[in-house]
Amino acid sequence: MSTDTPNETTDTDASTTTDHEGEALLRATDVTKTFDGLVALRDVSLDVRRGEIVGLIGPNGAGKTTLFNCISGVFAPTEGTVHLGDEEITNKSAHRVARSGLSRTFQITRPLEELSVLENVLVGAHIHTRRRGPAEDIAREQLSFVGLDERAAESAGDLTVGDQKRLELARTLATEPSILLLDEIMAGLTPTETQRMLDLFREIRESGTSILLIEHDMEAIMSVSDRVAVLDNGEAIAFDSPEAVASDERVIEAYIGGDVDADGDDGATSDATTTDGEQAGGDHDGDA
Ligand SMILES: Nc1ncnc2c1ncn2[C@@H]1O[C@H](COP(=O)(O)OP(=O)(O)OP(=O)(O)O)[C@@H](O)[C@H]1O
Repeated sequence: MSTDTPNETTDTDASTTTDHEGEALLRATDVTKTFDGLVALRDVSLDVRRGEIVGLIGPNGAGKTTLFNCISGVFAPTEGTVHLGDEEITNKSAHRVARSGLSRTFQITRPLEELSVLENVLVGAHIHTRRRGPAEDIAREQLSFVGLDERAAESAGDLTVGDQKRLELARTLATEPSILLLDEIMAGLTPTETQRMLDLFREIRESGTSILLIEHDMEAIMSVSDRVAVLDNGEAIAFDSPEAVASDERVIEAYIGGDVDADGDDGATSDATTTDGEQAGGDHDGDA
């Protein structure tokens, strides 16, 4: 989003350096994605700095999930580039992108119900190590962080929706990412659970990890984001502070009179369906 030019970063290790506020950790440049002639994204640019929370909003069908898919290796962009630190990750497989330090959730959360809570998080921890001991240490640490440590042995299928969302966050954090992409992880949460999730996001930011967040709950996203990016009909129409975005005329128009900063009613219809459907990542470079 053209209103904020990303800093040129020369950092060499995106996965371990977390204390350089102001540097762009993730940078998508002029990303275009077409599906059989339908332009889902057109020349979209976006950056996320180290230790920053960026909210990504827009009406239904604006292209938010498609942008996540292009960044995280589920889809190859038709045009444009994606960098994580100084590594170009355009066209890398989802698995390779995750190993480089970018981890994401999906719009429809599906824990592996036949596995225990701990085993679900181990799936994330095993991305870096095959050894059970170190992986279990990481998994238990993240379960403790999200407040599910006492439920480690329970079947994941027995968790409430709110607990499943925190399990998903723990699984994602167990990959030890430098940046998290969260796709409507607060959908379906009670107000208390939403506040708890926002507090976790703030703690994650404190630790130096960046977050890019798709959310329809305007009050939540405006309260937690350092900057907010707005997509409309596949195009980036604003990228600025929450206050500036909330009063931007193009943004207000995109929401057709919706009140983007008030009470969580964004004027757009939200549904919980996903257009890409699967959690499985694509493998565009065949080297996963
Ligand atoms: N795999 C796909 N094949 C064909 N078209 C797709 C595919 N994925 C997305 N699209 C189309 O791309 C456009 C953007 O969809 P996308 O899901 O990215 O929007 P969104 O902003 O995430 O919407 P929502 O808020 O409803 O989740 C839509 O027109 C959608 O139908």
